[in-house]
Amino acid sequence: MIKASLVLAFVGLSVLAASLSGAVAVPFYLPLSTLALAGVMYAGRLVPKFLRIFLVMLSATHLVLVALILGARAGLITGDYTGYVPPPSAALGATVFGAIIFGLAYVPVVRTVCRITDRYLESQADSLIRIPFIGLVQAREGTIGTWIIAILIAINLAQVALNVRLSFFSRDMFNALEAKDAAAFWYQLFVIFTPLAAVFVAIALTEVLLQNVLTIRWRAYLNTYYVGEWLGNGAHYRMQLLGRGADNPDQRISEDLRKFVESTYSLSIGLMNQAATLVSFVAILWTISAGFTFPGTNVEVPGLLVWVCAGYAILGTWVTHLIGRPLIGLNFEQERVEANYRFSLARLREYTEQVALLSGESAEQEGIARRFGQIVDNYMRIVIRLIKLNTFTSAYFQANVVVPYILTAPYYFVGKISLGQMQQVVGAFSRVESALTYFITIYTTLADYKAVLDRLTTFEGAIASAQRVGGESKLSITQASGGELRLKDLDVRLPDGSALLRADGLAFRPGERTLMTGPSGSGKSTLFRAIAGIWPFGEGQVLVPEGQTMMLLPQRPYIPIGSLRDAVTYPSRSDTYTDAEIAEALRTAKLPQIADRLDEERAWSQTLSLGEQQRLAVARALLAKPDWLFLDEATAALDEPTEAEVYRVIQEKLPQTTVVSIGHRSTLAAYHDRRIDMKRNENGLSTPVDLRQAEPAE
Ligand SMILES: Nc1ncnc2c1ncn2[C@@H]1O[C@H](COP(=O)(O)OP(=O)(O)OP(=O)(O)O)[C@@H](O)[C@H]1O
Repeated sequence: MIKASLVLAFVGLSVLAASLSGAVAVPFYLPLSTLALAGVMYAGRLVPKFLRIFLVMLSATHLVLVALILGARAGLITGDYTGYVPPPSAALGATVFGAIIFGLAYVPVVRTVCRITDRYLESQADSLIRIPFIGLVQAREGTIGTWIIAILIAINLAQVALNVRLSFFSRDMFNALEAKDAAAFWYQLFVIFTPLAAVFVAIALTEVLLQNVLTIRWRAYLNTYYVGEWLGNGAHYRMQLLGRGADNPDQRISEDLRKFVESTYSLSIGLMNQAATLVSFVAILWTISAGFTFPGTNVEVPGLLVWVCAGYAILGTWVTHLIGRPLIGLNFEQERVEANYRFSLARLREYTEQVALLSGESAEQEGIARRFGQIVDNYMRIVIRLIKLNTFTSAYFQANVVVPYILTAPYYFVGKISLGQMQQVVGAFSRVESALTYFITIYTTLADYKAVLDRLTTFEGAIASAQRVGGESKLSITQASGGELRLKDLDVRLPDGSALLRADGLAFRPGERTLMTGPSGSGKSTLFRAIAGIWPFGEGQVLVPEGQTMMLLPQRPYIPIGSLRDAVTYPSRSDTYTDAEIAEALRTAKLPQIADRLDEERAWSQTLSLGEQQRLAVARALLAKPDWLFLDEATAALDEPTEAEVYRVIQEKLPQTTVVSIGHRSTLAAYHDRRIDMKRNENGLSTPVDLRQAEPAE
């Protein structure tokens, strides 16, 4: 209600200003326009910030136009600019633009764009920007982005204004040629054209610079935001567990965000530029075609050239839409199959040894060929569609060159218009036509853009549902005093809801070394995941000792890309420990041969054997000194004497650490004080049975 009345107030004020400005009430016009601008700024708070910038800038342009008109009336601006947007049209134009922008705020796609964009524009993060002649300035990142967009809008509107002025230059120059007036010709060329061209070049350069600064800052911000959301609260892991929503998150973060930023910028400012061009040049076409009669008749049609141009452009746009529509779905599919293909290649690179050992090359080749086949199939569908589309658009664009001449020649030959006016019509016709057919030229970009938006939206949805699953999980991790780790009424389930294991009252005491055994698939690793707080499916409580640190070593350790130092200290920063400490930890973990190669960067996960990787993980634990250490078959790849040695050093170097291990080997029992065995009933439900005292497994 409030919104609607504000919009109405804005429209009313502008229309009032428009009607008054048409009359002689000049003194009222500026205050009224200023009031309208204030209304817009206030009402603009109701639309997303991204749209608000356009609203304010367009209203400000409206004021500038009014000032120009008033300047002309006061005799400060001279020359025959009949057809230049007169005050009523300027005010009405601003009103229409304002109404369109308010309307846009309710279009679902625009809302999605604004939601993502406003994250950047509303950012409160402190940032620095270097401004020429001023130096480094500190401001909020959102404020910096807002100002750059506002300046870019101003630059684009200034370019439209310059184009309008240049169309009058073209008219005057051709008229001088027709009249063989050399002085007027040179005057137009040097006094009018040269300074305008210089300004044009200067603002075009500024635009390129600002546009690039904006897109990289905007992308950097969104990149940090999305990576944060994806990694936050373990959403990345849960998304994979849930198995729905977003395939290829890497593509969405690296490519889709880049495309989103670039396309949002070019489409929004491009659209505004074309709309402003349309309004300005329609006014020129309308004025020139005054008194034109419908060909073959004496019937005068006001603004005949405008209607012909609009009909021509609408026909072109409509046919393009009919032919090009399927490209939206096809482009979406292309991105998906390309990403799948890239992922399968990256995965092969990761598992190259396993593939070589299994002689899986031909199976891999088949898989790769099949995935590439999907790329080719879809690509061919896109090509066929594009050929159809291009056949039409090329013919259409060729016709554009001659159509305005065909339309105006009869009027020129009967002396209704001068050569200069004919030339101006040709220019104006092509600008109006290209503005109207903007949709044609950006059709494929729009299709691609919609696909990018859809992918970002489903990615956000998948992150949100992963966060929700975590937030709503009935499996809670609670800090408790007493030093013990206890499981209370714990029901662990699989993602599909089926029961996996039940544990109640089981406690792990500090200082006690526990071994968990049990059949494969009985849920030992999943119980560890639940204790670590990353498994959301199930209910019950895990009471963890207050303020104590935990570390879990899986069977296959994760080794990040980078130096050996980074690999050993992960997930801590590599400068957390001295080189001497890191080297000592590696030697203690029975990896003396690599202890002096800390700076070496290589694919360590592919260079080190699994047993060596497991010892590297032990070195990590020796450095981190956790209060609780969970070893999930973390020494399974070691020979028995090395395994024994590893357990000995853990006990010696980490005497305060409570160790809980999972393992199948009977020899492990010797390094533990207690054994818990997972028993599985006939329904597949497992229960940990406390055997109190560790005994060699049979
Ligand atoms: N993300 C998942 N989605 C569906 N099922 C899963 C998932 N992770 C584990 N499971 C299932 O849960 C069961 C228990 O797996 P878990 O890895 O905990 O067993 P485990 O006792 O550690 O086995 P092993 O001794 O072979 O390592 C298995 O049947 C496994 O298939």
